[in-house]
Amino acid sequence: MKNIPQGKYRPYPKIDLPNRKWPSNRITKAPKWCSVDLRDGNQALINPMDMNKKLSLYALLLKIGFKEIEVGFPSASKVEFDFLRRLVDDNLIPDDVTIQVLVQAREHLIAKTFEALKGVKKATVHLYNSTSTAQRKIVFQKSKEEIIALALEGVDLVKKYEKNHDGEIFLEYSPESFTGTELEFAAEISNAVTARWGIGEKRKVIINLPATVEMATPNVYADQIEWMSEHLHNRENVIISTHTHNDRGTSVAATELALLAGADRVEGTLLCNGERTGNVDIITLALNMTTQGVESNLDFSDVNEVVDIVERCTEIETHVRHPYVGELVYTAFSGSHQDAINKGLAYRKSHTEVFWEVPYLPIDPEDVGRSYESIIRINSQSGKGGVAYILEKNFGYQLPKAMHPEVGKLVQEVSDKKGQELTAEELFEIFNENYFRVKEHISLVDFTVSSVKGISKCTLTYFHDGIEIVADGEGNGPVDACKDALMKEYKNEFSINSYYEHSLGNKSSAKAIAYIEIETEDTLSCFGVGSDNDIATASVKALFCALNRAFH
Ligand SMILES: CC(=O)SCCNC(=O)CCNC(=O)[C@H](O)C(C)(C)COP(=O)(O)OP(=O)(O)OC[C@H]1O[C@@H](n2cnc3c(N)ncnc32)[C@H](O)[C@@H]1OP(=O)(O)O
Ligand SMILES: CC(C)C(=O)C(=O)O
Ligand SMILES: [Mg+2]
Repeated sequence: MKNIPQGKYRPYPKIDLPNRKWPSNRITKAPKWCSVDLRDGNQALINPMDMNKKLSLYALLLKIGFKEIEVGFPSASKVEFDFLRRLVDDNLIPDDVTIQVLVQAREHLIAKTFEALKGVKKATVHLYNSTSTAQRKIVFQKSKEEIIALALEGVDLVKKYEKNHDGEIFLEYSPESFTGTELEFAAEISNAVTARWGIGEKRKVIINLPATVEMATPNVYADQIEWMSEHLHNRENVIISTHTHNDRGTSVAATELALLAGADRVEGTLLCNGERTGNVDIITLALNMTTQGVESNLDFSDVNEVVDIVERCTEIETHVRHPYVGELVYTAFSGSHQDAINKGLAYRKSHTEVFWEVPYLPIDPEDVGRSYESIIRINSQSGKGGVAYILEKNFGYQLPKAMHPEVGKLVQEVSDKKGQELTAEELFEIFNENYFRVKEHISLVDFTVSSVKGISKCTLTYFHDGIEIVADGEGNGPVDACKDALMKEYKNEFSINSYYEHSLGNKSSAKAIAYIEIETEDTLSCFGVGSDNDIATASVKALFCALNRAFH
């Protein structure tokens, strides 16, 4: 690449593990799962979750079957503290579930953490400090000995507060930024921590080895896990946990290879939410196991519900091609795929084989609450992507992406009422009704525009609540000039957010279609659509349409 100086980046060092065993292993059982949605996921959100969102996500995690849930960093903020208290006070922690809390090795934070934990029967206190070469040098400016001393100070503090806690406390220790740490040092500090804690059969310790930043290919992470597994003292009482982030896009692979390499436990989130590119997606990991005939111990039989709740809580949309759950992953567009899948499904119907063997479908969609769709079909479960697809494929309207949610919602309202599938024609009717037959308080009579030296001047004739108005305006294009003409009427009550146009139909009779997005005090975004032989008039019609829709 241009302008990147030599030496700015360098290869990740090789791991010396000549007799590595993991490449020949297989995943034959599920790991212990721990959801960190409410902590790592939450800390990475633009709008961190409020109490209601946290409660709804927590209920979902229980329903899925998580037995370990990191509920937050209770010493960090009031909302995190209050959430844990709410779980305790409302008796929302089932006996077979262990609540986990994250904390740094600092006394006031540990004290506050134990205050939040009062009344919790089983809790994992997750203590972390950064151990990487970069953090030691740049952030902490501490020697290896001082970094170990910090970790041990944390352990001592947890032990001190554990004494007065009425309930069972488990220790999890993370040499944070493990993938940037020398393996010898990661093992040394982890061994020092487990020894200081007093590890034993009845006092097992979770050593979490995070790919805080994913820095190398997944086989390297597997090597690191196998190496650590061989160098951790009291290995039989250590639960090796993974916690991968997805910086290189291979967190799923890294976690799976780490399981081959001996990891016992996996931390991750639903749908990959988390810092930067996210934490590893537990849905993908679990369903990958399902497709290999391995019981995952997590219930993803209704992925639509999972996606719905996670999207509402995180305010993050799921990619349409997200493994197993994306809107389009059970849809075949191409004829040959449709043909092979249809034949595969027909074969299954006429045979009694249990083994799932349908071309192009790695999992039976019904096992995750979905169905195979050979073409996009529109019903109340359909998303905006499907609606936009039908409008384009069947009628030629290429809706701008920002308009998809608005139109999706209009369609959803009708399909929810109808309770069954909508035909393409019905969908088009909804579109026409809302954009081409909108009730008008303002209607266009005439629009003329001329352009001199890049300045557009227009004369606009229109009816507003039955009164004819003629107004002049100018701007840097027809839409801008028209907006200027309307401003005398609308003051500063709206602004134009976006504009998009395309032609529709074949050359001789092609029409121009324009889409305009306006913003008013009441609506962040409202679209209008206009169609005309002339592009400038189509744009003005789109603007009038948006005004009629926004100020109805
Ligand atoms: C990879 C991860 O996801 S780690 C988890 C990260 N999550 C979060 O940080 C979310 C919640 N955190 C917070 O709200 C805040 O950081 C708090 C409340 C925990 C602490 O707040 P503050 O003390 O005000 O600020 P801040 O976090 O910047 O403190 C930095 C100090 O803590 C020290 N520190 C950082 N991590 C640790 C640690 N694990 N153990 C001990 N000390 C630590 C730093 O060295 C620094 O010390 P200095 O002040 O002497 O330079
Ligand atoms: C706190 C630690 C485990 C973390 O989130 C990370 O390293 O990514
Ligand atoms: Mg993390």
